[in-house]
Amino acid sequence: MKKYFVIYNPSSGKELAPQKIFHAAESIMEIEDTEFTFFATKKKGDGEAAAIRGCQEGFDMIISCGGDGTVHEVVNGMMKCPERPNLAILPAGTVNDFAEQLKMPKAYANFASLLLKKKFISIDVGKINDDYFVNVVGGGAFTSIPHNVTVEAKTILGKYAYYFKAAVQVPEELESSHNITYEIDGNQYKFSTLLFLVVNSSGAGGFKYLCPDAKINDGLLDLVIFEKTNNADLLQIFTKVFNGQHIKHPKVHYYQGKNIKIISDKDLSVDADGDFGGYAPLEISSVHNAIELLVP
Ligand SMILES: Nc1ncnc2c1ncn2[C@@H]1O[C@H](COP(=O)(O)OP(=O)(O)OP(=O)(O)O)[C@@H](O)[C@H]1O
Repeated sequence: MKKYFVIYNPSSGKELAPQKIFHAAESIMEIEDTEFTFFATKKKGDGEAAAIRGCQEGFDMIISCGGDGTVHEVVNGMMKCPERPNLAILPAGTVNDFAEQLKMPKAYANFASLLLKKKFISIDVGKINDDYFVNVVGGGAFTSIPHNVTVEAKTILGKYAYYFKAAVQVPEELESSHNITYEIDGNQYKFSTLLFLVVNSSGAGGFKYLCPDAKINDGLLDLVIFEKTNNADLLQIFTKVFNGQHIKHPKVHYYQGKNIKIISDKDLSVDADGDFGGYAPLEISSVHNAIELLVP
Protein backbone atom coordinates (compact mmCIF):
# COMPACT_ATOMS: atom_id res chain seq x y z
CA MET A 1 0.00 0.00 0.00
CA LYS A 2 1.30 3.48 -0.95
CA LYS A 3 1.51 6.06 1.83
CA TYR A 4 1.08 9.71 0.88
CA PHE A 5 1.64 12.68 3.18
CA VAL A 6 -0.37 15.78 2.30
CA ILE A 7 0.85 19.18 3.51
CA TYR A 8 -1.85 21.76 2.80
CA ASN A 9 -2.25 25.44 3.59
CA PRO A 10 -5.92 26.14 4.38
CA SER A 11 -5.34 29.89 4.02
CA SER A 12 -3.81 29.78 0.53
CA GLY A 13 -5.57 31.35 -2.45
CA LYS A 14 -9.36 31.31 -2.13
CA GLU A 15 -9.11 28.89 0.84
CA LEU A 16 -10.06 25.89 -1.30
CA ALA A 17 -7.02 23.71 -0.53
CA PRO A 18 -8.75 21.36 1.98
CA GLN A 19 -11.76 20.83 -0.29
CA LYS A 20 -9.54 20.13 -3.34
CA ILE A 21 -7.17 17.69 -1.68
CA PHE A 22 -9.89 15.77 0.20
CA HIS A 23 -11.82 15.24 -3.06
CA ALA A 24 -8.65 14.19 -4.88
CA ALA A 25 -7.75 11.70 -2.12
CA GLU A 26 -11.27 10.25 -2.20
CA SER A 27 -11.07 9.70 -5.98
CA ILE A 28 -7.67 8.00 -5.68
CA MET A 29 -8.67 5.74 -2.78
CA GLU A 30 -11.64 4.46 -4.81
CA ILE A 31 -9.16 3.08 -7.37
CA GLU A 32 -5.93 2.35 -5.51
CA ASP A 33 -4.98 0.93 -2.12
CA THR A 34 -3.55 4.16 -0.72
CA GLU A 35 -3.25 5.73 2.73
CA PHE A 36 -3.33 9.52 3.06
CA THR A 37 -2.07 11.44 6.10
CA PHE A 38 -3.06 15.11 6.20
CA PHE A 39 -1.29 18.02 7.82
CA ALA A 40 -2.71 21.56 7.77
CA THR A 41 -0.18 24.38 8.15
CA LYS A 42 -1.09 27.11 10.63
CA LYS A 43 1.77 29.56 10.19
CA LYS A 44 5.08 30.22 8.45
CA GLY A 45 7.58 27.38 9.00
CA ASP A 46 4.98 24.63 9.53
CA GLY A 47 5.32 23.38 5.93
CA GLU A 48 9.08 22.96 6.21
CA ALA A 49 8.90 21.16 9.58
CA ALA A 50 6.15 18.86 8.27
CA ALA A 51 8.16 18.01 5.14
CA ILE A 52 11.14 16.99 7.30
CA ARG A 53 8.80 14.72 9.26
CA GLY A 54 7.41 13.34 5.99
CA CYS A 55 10.93 12.38 4.85
CA GLN A 56 11.87 10.82 8.19
CA GLU A 57 8.68 8.78 8.47
CA GLY A 58 9.21 7.05 5.14
CA PHE A 59 6.18 8.21 3.12
CA ASP A 60 6.21 7.32 -0.58
CA MET A 61 5.18 10.81 -1.60
CA ILE A 62 4.67 14.28 -0.17
CA ILE A 63 1.85 16.28 -1.73
CA SER A 64 2.10 20.06 -1.41
CA CYS A 65 -1.33 21.68 -1.66
CA GLY A 66 -1.24 25.47 -1.52
CA GLY A 67 0.62 28.22 -3.32
CA ASP A 68 4.25 29.01 -4.08
CA GLY A 69 4.97 29.68 -0.40
CA THR A 70 3.83 26.19 0.55
CA VAL A 71 5.88 24.53 -2.23
CA HIS A 72 8.88 26.63 -1.17
CA GLU A 73 8.60 25.47 2.44
CA VAL A 74 7.99 21.82 1.52
CA VAL A 75 11.00 21.76 -0.79
CA ASN A 76 13.17 23.43 1.87
CA GLY A 77 12.18 20.71 4.35
CA MET A 78 12.81 17.93 1.84
CA MET A 79 16.21 19.31 0.83
CA LYS A 80 17.35 19.21 4.45
CA CYS A 81 16.81 15.40 4.51
CA PRO A 82 19.13 12.77 3.00
CA GLU A 83 16.24 10.46 1.96
CA ARG A 84 13.50 12.20 -0.04
CA PRO A 85 10.14 10.79 -1.08
CA ASN A 86 8.59 11.83 -4.39
CA LEU A 87 6.84 15.20 -4.59
CA ALA A 88 3.48 16.17 -6.09
CA ILE A 89 1.94 19.64 -6.27
CA LEU A 90 -1.77 20.39 -6.25
CA PRO A 91 -1.93 24.15 -6.90
CA ALA A 92 -4.36 25.97 -4.58
CA GLY A 93 -2.58 29.31 -4.08
CA THR A 94 -3.08 32.78 -5.49
CA VAL A 95 -0.40 32.79 -8.20
CA ASN A 96 1.03 29.21 -8.29
CA ASP A 97 3.93 30.43 -10.39
CA PHE A 98 6.01 27.23 -10.26
CA ALA A 99 3.03 24.92 -10.84
CA GLU A 100 1.98 27.07 -13.83
CA GLN A 101 5.46 26.72 -15.35
CA LEU A 102 5.15 22.94 -15.12
CA LYS A 103 1.51 22.96 -16.33
CA MET A 104 0.27 21.21 -13.18
CA PRO A 105 -3.53 20.81 -13.30
CA LYS A 106 -5.52 22.87 -10.80
CA ALA A 107 -8.72 20.81 -10.84
CA TYR A 108 -8.76 18.00 -8.26
CA ALA A 109 -10.07 15.40 -10.73
CA ASN A 110 -7.23 16.08 -13.18
CA PHE A 111 -4.72 15.97 -10.34
CA ALA A 112 -6.14 12.59 -9.23
CA SER A 113 -5.73 11.11 -12.72
CA LEU A 114 -2.18 12.45 -12.88
CA LEU A 115 -1.40 10.79 -9.57
CA LEU A 116 -2.73 7.49 -10.88
CA LYS A 117 -0.49 7.74 -13.99
CA LYS A 118 2.64 8.24 -11.84
CA LYS A 119 4.89 10.00 -14.34
CA PHE A 120 7.87 11.54 -12.52
CA ILE A 121 10.84 13.61 -13.64
CA SER A 122 13.98 14.56 -11.71
CA ILE A 123 14.10 18.30 -11.16
CA ASP A 124 16.90 20.60 -10.05
CA VAL A 125 16.46 22.75 -6.95
CA GLY A 126 18.20 26.07 -6.36
CA LYS A 127 20.32 26.69 -3.26
CA ILE A 128 20.68 30.21 -1.89
CA ASN A 129 23.21 30.51 0.94
CA ASP A 130 21.86 27.90 3.43
CA ASP A 131 18.31 27.72 2.02
CA TYR A 132 16.66 26.45 -1.12
CA PHE A 133 14.29 27.76 -3.78
CA VAL A 134 12.28 25.94 -6.34
CA ASN A 135 11.71 28.58 -9.01
CA VAL A 136 13.06 32.09 -8.62
CA VAL A 137 15.26 34.43 -6.63
CA GLY A 138 14.85 38.10 -7.42
CA GLY A 139 16.63 41.22 -6.27
CA GLY A 140 16.22 44.93 -6.95
CA ALA A 141 13.11 46.78 -8.03
CA PHE A 142 9.64 45.21 -7.58
CA THR A 143 10.86 42.08 -5.76
CA SER A 144 9.38 43.16 -2.42
CA ILE A 145 5.86 43.45 -3.90
CA PRO A 146 4.81 39.88 -2.89
CA HIS A 147 5.85 40.52 0.74
CA ASN A 148 3.63 43.58 0.99
CA VAL A 149 0.41 41.80 -0.02
CA THR A 150 -1.56 40.42 2.94
CA VAL A 151 -3.17 36.97 3.14
CA GLU A 152 -6.57 38.69 3.55
CA ALA A 153 -6.08 40.79 0.40
CA LYS A 154 -5.12 37.64 -1.57
CA THR A 155 -8.21 35.77 -0.33
CA ILE A 156 -10.52 38.58 -1.44
CA LEU A 157 -8.78 39.92 -4.54
CA GLY A 158 -6.73 36.94 -5.75
CA LYS A 159 -3.99 37.91 -8.22
CA TYR A 160 -5.36 41.47 -8.38
CA ALA A 161 -4.00 42.04 -4.87
CA TYR A 162 -0.51 41.83 -6.41
CA TYR A 163 -1.45 44.09 -9.33
CA PHE A 164 -2.81 46.81 -7.02
CA LYS A 165 0.34 46.72 -4.90
CA ALA A 166 2.48 46.81 -8.06
CA ALA A 167 0.63 49.87 -9.36
CA VAL A 168 1.73 51.75 -6.24
CA GLN A 169 5.31 50.41 -5.98
CA VAL A 170 6.45 50.19 -9.62
CA PRO A 171 6.64 53.94 -10.42
CA GLU A 172 8.67 54.63 -7.24
CA GLU A 173 11.04 51.72 -7.77
CA LEU A 174 11.86 52.51 -11.42
CA GLU A 175 14.27 55.11 -10.03
CA SER A 176 16.21 52.64 -7.87
CA SER A 177 19.39 50.75 -8.82
CA HIS A 178 22.25 48.73 -7.29
CA ASN A 179 25.82 48.34 -8.56
CA ILE A 180 26.07 44.57 -8.57
CA THR A 181 28.99 42.25 -9.27
CA TYR A 182 27.91 38.89 -10.64
CA GLU A 183 30.29 35.93 -10.70
CA ILE A 184 28.94 33.15 -12.89
CA ASP A 185 31.01 29.94 -12.85
CA GLY A 186 34.15 32.03 -12.31
CA ASN A 187 33.42 34.83 -14.85
CA GLN A 188 32.80 38.32 -13.47
CA TYR A 189 30.34 40.95 -14.75
CA LYS A 190 29.30 44.30 -13.26
CA PHE A 191 26.06 46.10 -14.00
CA SER A 192 24.10 49.01 -12.62
CA THR A 193 21.06 46.86 -11.98
CA LEU A 194 17.37 47.70 -11.84
CA LEU A 195 16.33 44.07 -11.34
CA PHE A 196 17.88 40.61 -11.56
CA LEU A 197 16.20 37.21 -11.52
CA VAL A 198 17.80 33.80 -11.03
CA VAL A 199 15.39 31.22 -12.39
CA ASN A 200 15.26 27.42 -12.19
CA SER A 201 12.39 26.78 -14.64
CA SER A 202 11.89 28.83 -17.81
CA GLY A 203 9.62 31.50 -16.37
CA ALA A 204 8.48 33.44 -13.34
CA GLY A 205 5.92 36.04 -12.34
CA GLY A 206 3.60 34.92 -15.14
CA PHE A 207 6.28 35.56 -17.81
CA LYS A 208 6.56 32.15 -19.47
CA TYR A 209 9.48 32.99 -21.75
CA LEU A 210 11.63 34.89 -19.28
CA CYS A 211 14.50 32.39 -19.71
CA PRO A 212 14.08 30.94 -23.20
CA ASP A 213 16.98 28.44 -22.91
CA ALA A 214 16.09 27.08 -19.45
CA LYS A 215 15.26 23.52 -18.53
CA ILE A 216 14.16 22.39 -15.07
CA ASN A 217 16.64 19.49 -15.11
CA ASP A 218 19.74 20.81 -16.93
CA GLY A 219 21.78 21.37 -13.75
CA LEU A 220 21.91 25.09 -14.56
CA LEU A 221 20.28 28.27 -13.31
CA ASP A 222 19.36 31.11 -15.65
CA LEU A 223 20.20 34.68 -14.72
CA VAL A 224 18.40 37.62 -16.32
CA ILE A 225 19.74 41.09 -15.51
CA PHE A 226 17.79 44.23 -16.36
CA GLU A 227 20.21 47.15 -16.40
CA LYS A 228 19.16 50.55 -15.08
CA THR A 229 17.99 52.50 -18.13
CA ASN A 230 15.48 55.09 -19.32
CA ASN A 231 11.70 54.58 -19.41
CA ALA A 232 11.57 54.29 -23.21
CA ASP A 233 13.98 51.34 -23.08
CA LEU A 234 12.05 49.76 -20.20
CA LEU A 235 8.78 49.97 -22.09
CA GLN A 236 10.40 48.29 -25.10
CA ILE A 237 11.89 45.55 -22.90
CA PHE A 238 8.56 44.99 -21.11
CA THR A 239 6.72 44.33 -24.38
CA LYS A 240 9.41 41.84 -25.44
CA VAL A 241 9.37 39.80 -22.19
CA PHE A 242 6.07 38.23 -23.30
CA ASN A 243 7.73 36.39 -26.22
CA GLY A 244 11.30 35.93 -24.95
CA GLN A 245 12.80 38.60 -27.26
CA HIS A 246 13.88 40.78 -24.30
CA ILE A 247 17.20 38.90 -24.04
CA LYS A 248 18.30 40.51 -27.34
CA HIS A 249 17.91 44.04 -25.91
CA PRO A 250 21.30 45.69 -25.14
CA LYS A 251 20.18 46.59 -21.62
CA VAL A 252 19.21 43.00 -20.77
CA HIS A 253 21.86 40.37 -20.02
CA TYR A 254 21.15 36.66 -20.00
CA TYR A 255 23.46 33.95 -18.66
CA GLN A 256 23.32 30.34 -17.56
CA GLY A 257 25.51 28.82 -14.87
CA LYS A 258 25.80 26.33 -12.06
CA ASN A 259 27.28 28.65 -9.40
CA ILE A 260 26.36 32.33 -9.17
CA LYS A 261 27.74 34.83 -6.65
CA ILE A 262 26.01 38.18 -6.18
CA ILE A 263 27.68 41.10 -4.41
CA SER A 264 25.98 44.48 -4.09
CA ASP A 265 27.45 47.94 -3.38
CA LYS A 266 24.64 48.63 -0.90
CA ASP A 267 22.07 46.72 1.18
CA LEU A 268 20.15 44.32 -1.01
CA SER A 269 17.44 41.97 0.19
CA VAL A 270 16.09 39.31 -2.14
CA ASP A 271 12.89 37.39 -2.70
CA ALA A 272 12.88 33.59 -3.02
CA ASP A 273 9.71 32.04 -4.51
CA GLY A 274 7.64 34.99 -3.22
CA ASP A 275 9.07 34.90 0.33
CA PHE A 276 11.88 36.91 1.88
CA GLY A 277 15.12 35.19 0.77
CA GLY A 278 17.90 36.93 2.74
CA TYR A 279 20.52 39.58 2.01
CA ALA A 280 23.47 39.89 -0.40
CA PRO A 281 26.20 38.70 -0.63
CA LEU A 282 24.56 35.60 -2.06
CA GLU A 283 25.94 32.25 -3.14
CA ILE A 284 23.43 30.59 -5.42
CA SER A 285 23.80 27.17 -7.02
CA SER A 286 21.85 24.44 -8.72
CA VAL A 287 21.38 21.08 -6.99
CA HIS A 288 21.02 18.77 -9.97
CA ASN A 289 18.29 16.09 -10.01
CA ALA A 290 17.38 16.84 -6.40
CA ILE A 291 13.72 15.78 -6.30
CA GLU A 292 11.44 13.41 -8.24
CA LEU A 293 8.35 15.44 -9.19
CA LEU A 294 5.00 14.20 -10.48
CA VAL A 295 4.32 15.87 -13.85
CA PRO A 296 1.61 15.85 -16.55
N1 LIG B 1 -2.99 28.53 8.27
C1 LIG B 1 -2.27 29.59 7.85
N2 LIG B 1 -2.74 30.86 8.01
C2 LIG B 1 -2.05 31.94 7.56
N3 LIG B 1 -0.86 31.87 6.90
C3 LIG B 1 -0.34 30.61 6.70
C4 LIG B 1 -1.00 29.42 7.15
N4 LIG B 1 -0.26 28.35 6.80
C5 LIG B 1 0.83 28.84 6.14
N5 LIG B 1 0.79 30.19 6.09
C6 LIG B 1 1.73 31.12 5.41
O1 LIG B 1 1.11 31.55 4.19
C7 LIG B 1 2.14 31.75 3.20
C8 LIG B 1 1.59 31.83 1.80
O2 LIG B 1 0.91 30.68 1.46
P1 LIG B 1 0.81 30.08 -0.02
O3 LIG B 1 1.95 30.46 -0.86
O4 LIG B 1 0.51 28.63 0.12
O5 LIG B 1 -0.52 30.74 -0.58
P2 LIG B 1 -0.72 32.05 -1.46
O6 LIG B 1 0.16 33.14 -0.92
O7 LIG B 1 -2.19 32.30 -1.53
O8 LIG B 1 -0.26 31.61 -2.92
P3 LIG B 1 0.95 32.14 -3.89
O9 LIG B 1 2.22 32.09 -3.07
O10 LIG B 1 0.95 31.15 -5.02
O11 LIG B 1 0.55 33.53 -4.31
C9 LIG B 1 3.07 30.58 3.47
O12 LIG B 1 4.36 30.84 2.97
C10 LIG B 1 3.06 30.48 5.00
O13 LIG B 1 4.10 31.28 5.55
